[in-house]
Amino acid sequence: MATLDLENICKSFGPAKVLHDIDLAIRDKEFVVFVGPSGCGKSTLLRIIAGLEEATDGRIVIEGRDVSREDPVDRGISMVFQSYALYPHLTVFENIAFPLRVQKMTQQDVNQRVNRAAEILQLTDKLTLKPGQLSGGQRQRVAIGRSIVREPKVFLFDEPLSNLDAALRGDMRVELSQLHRELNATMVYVTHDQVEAMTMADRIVVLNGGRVEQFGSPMELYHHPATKFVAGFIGQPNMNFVPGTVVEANGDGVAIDTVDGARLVLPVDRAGVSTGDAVEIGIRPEDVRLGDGLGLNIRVLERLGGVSIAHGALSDGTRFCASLDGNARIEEGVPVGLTVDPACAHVFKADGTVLRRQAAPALVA
Ligand SMILES: Nc1ncnc2c1ncn2[C@@H]1O[C@H](COP(=O)(O)OP(=O)(O)OP(=O)(O)O)[C@@H](O)[C@H]1O
Repeated sequence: MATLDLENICKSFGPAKVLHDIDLAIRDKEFVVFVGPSGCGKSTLLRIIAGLEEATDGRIVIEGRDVSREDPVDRGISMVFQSYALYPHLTVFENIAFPLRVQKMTQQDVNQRVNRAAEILQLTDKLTLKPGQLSGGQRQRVAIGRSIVREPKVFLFDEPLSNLDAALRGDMRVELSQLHRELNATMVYVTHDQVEAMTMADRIVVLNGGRVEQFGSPMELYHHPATKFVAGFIGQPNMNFVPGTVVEANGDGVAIDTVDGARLVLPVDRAGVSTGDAVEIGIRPEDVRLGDGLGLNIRVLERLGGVSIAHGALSDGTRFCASLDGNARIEEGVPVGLTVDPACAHVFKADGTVLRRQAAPALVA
């Protein structure tokens, strides 16, 4: 298996530049997920790796070899599409075997590889069926089987689960993670679903407007988002953003006045802000508890059992969501006070970048 380096990849369609200097070093055996909103360029980037689209500039290097000018079949990659792209008139066996037939592999080798792939994907008893006789999840597994038999250096997946219902998507996420472990392969996976990214990735690339916002492990992105965009994209329910004004910035941290006259003193690096600056405080729904601080008017309460999700607004109208204990005595229409955990709050400057967290949380409000 293989390393995959993207070096300064740029892509324009006519006058429209859709990818800007993408530089990524993907490690051997890594499961990397490209995530971002519709139109951010993730599929285009994957297609450039596959050789289905040509970069306007930059290099694709697989296992140290520049493949930028090579045809897709010569790159040692294999791609699984959202649409499955199965042949309806062929059996499951022949669908999986298809790329091997093209390579004119011997029947014995074909049997061996197809049976092995079917075993891994639990399709052994389905090999004689046609795609029309399979469920959506089984069809997707056939498409993955066709990818496995080629024994590629790098697997590419383009939103492979988006045609499946929610329950099946959950099952397939687990299966794909297991498959990654079993094959010990380098995999690049495109999705717009942050839950897929968080649950499957070793590292996540967050793309925004054709640029890399951040590249890091799921928990790095969750705890240390570099920008407001990443902070808002990763984590569910979404992070809250509350407006504030810097009233003091010193070596101990930054004091911010916010809604309802509440003052938060946060252990973040003061570099880059001055007294009077407008900022936004990023607060995850799970980083508050009932107590003094912000006042939340609860409009909708979702009781999930272990936790209750309270959706509503602060007194200035800022939307806010709190994830509270399932047994908390809270009700729709009844205001509650929320205490923010200062060690977990983030501060974003007007340009959307974060103030770095101090190494050790030093202050409380
Ligand atoms: N063949 C093309 N010609 C012109 N513009 C294109 C072409 N393919 C993609 N684009 C544009 O490039 C940008 C990135 O598209 P891309 O499909 O890579 O986004 P994406 O992040 O995969 O979105 P989605 O999640 O909706 O598939 C979009 O603005 C899109 O309109």
